[in-house]
Amino acid sequence: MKVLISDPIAEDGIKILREAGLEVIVKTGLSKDELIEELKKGIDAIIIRSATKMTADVIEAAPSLKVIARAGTGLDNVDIDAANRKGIVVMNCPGGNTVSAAEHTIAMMMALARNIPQATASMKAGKWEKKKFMGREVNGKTLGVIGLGRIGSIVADRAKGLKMRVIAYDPFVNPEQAAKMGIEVMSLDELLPQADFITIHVPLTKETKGFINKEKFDKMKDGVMLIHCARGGIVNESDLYEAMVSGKVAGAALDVFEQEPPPPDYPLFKLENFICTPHLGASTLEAQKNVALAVASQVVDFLVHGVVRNAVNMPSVSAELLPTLKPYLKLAEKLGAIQAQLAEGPVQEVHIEYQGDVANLDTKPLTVALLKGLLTPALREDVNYVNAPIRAKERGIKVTESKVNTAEDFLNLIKVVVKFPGGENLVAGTIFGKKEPRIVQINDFRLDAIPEGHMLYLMNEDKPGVIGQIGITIGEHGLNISRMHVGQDPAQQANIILLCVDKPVPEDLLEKLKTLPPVKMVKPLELV
Ligand SMILES: NC(=O)C1=CN([C@@H]2O[C@H](COP(=O)(O)OP(=O)(O)OC[C@H]3O[C@@H](n4cnc5c(N)ncnc54)[C@H](O)[C@@H]3O)[C@@H](O)[C@H]2O)C=CC1
Ligand SMILES: O=C(O)C(=O)COP(=O)(O)O
Repeated sequence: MKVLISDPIAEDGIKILREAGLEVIVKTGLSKDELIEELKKGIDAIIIRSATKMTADVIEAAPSLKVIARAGTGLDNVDIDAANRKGIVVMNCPGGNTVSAAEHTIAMMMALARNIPQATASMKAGKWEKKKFMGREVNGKTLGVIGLGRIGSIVADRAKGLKMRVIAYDPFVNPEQAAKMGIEVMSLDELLPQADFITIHVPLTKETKGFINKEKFDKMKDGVMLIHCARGGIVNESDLYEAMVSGKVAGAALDVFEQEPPPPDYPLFKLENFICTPHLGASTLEAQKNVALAVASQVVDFLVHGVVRNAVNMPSVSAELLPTLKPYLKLAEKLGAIQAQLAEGPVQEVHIEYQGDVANLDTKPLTVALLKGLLTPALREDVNYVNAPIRAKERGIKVTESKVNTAEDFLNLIKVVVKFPGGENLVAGTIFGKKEPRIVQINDFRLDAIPEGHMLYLMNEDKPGVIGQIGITIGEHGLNISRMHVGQDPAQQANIILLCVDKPVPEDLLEKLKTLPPVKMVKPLELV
């Protein structure tokens, strides 16, 4: 397995990858064409930071890529829809650089309030401009935090320590929880005119692109100071320039830019009250070690052990939960595969009912596994655990789920009803003991079958000698029966038989079985 590292990460992470037996190629600063060329060399995983742009065309051109792993937080440089379409897992390492980004924000605020960068430059130019660099205290001032997530809340906490009043705008946080931290959550319209300092900590999304623009600057307090260490593109930089020239904004500190690096004639560079750093929020020894260790172990877990952590485009299964979930994942995928092969037409609807113990687990990954099993007969390698829900949606399949805490006759049960034009099938399975998947119901028939390998599913009249007749016919075609499960429906005087055979069922055997008078239906099932 090959891992390409296309932005610098700490050596500790590279070591973990190599020790796990992965081939590591470190090539940073690649152009788009060079990146595509590298990805074409059988790369399974790419580790990136903010410089590598995983655009749709780059992702499309990567033939063997399975995972895009971000050594850090922001994923705005990854086209997640394109990754979804190709079934590529996208993961990040949230948290590893949070404290560093928050500390950088506080450093920027203090540097802005006390003119530290400008005073440094002035002294280095041989001047002693004590009067020019009159500063401001932050003590008692109001800090407006836009986006009270991981970084925003640490910034708020540190600002409280600096004796600032902290107000915040974040429509997704619980105001009561924020109040416990001494933070007043309010609307943006309320926050903007009150804050002496404003700091931005939202992700770059369709909603936040260009969010801090002229309209918002106009609502701010005269002489406000702005700190932006989140993501380039959230602040409209030409509107910021105008607001600074007009004096509305007394100072601005940017760590992130619409274009990184900004062009040489970048207007904000001309303003003395503008200070900046080249996207250094996460650039500390501690944060880089944290994210390199995290990203490397996530990539190893994924490529070597099949464990997905911190994925943003598929349900993650933690290493702790995996042993519990694994038998159910297997069962769910088999149930999907059986349903696909039993359906007498294109699948229109899937309803999954999780009963008993399994209903108390995180069932999202199970539904994904079931859909993968359901779609694999049609889509083969074009479907995987990432894109199965999208593929199902694209095919117009309606998927619903329900959960009940008790299971009929079993400790746990996954019951799947699949509808297709003109009919529907019910298949249910359980986990016996700790890990044995069993099919326990197909439509009205109760049975106890191990869903495995090449199988043959038959329905026949329940009368003496029929099973023997079927067995002889199969034997005559050179197929060995390794297991046989029989289910009975006395009311219909019918049996269903599920047979495990040692190789795929040949077409001529199927035809022959169909001609036997007691056989009402026969279908091969491949559950490899
Ligand atoms: N400068 C740097 O080196 C670094 C920058 N970052 C950036 O910092 C930002 C924040 O990161 P985290 O705190 O880890 O993210 P987070 O996801 O923990 O927090 C983001 C917060 O923004 C809120 N939010 C989302 N949309 C919003 C909207 N339209 N209006 C108001 N609030 C909204 C969310 O509810 C959430 O509480 C991201 O843009 C990230 O890319 C992260 C690490 C380092
Ligand atoms: O983690 C993030 O979101 C960051 O912005 C850090 O960016 P970087 O890894 O330093 O390119």
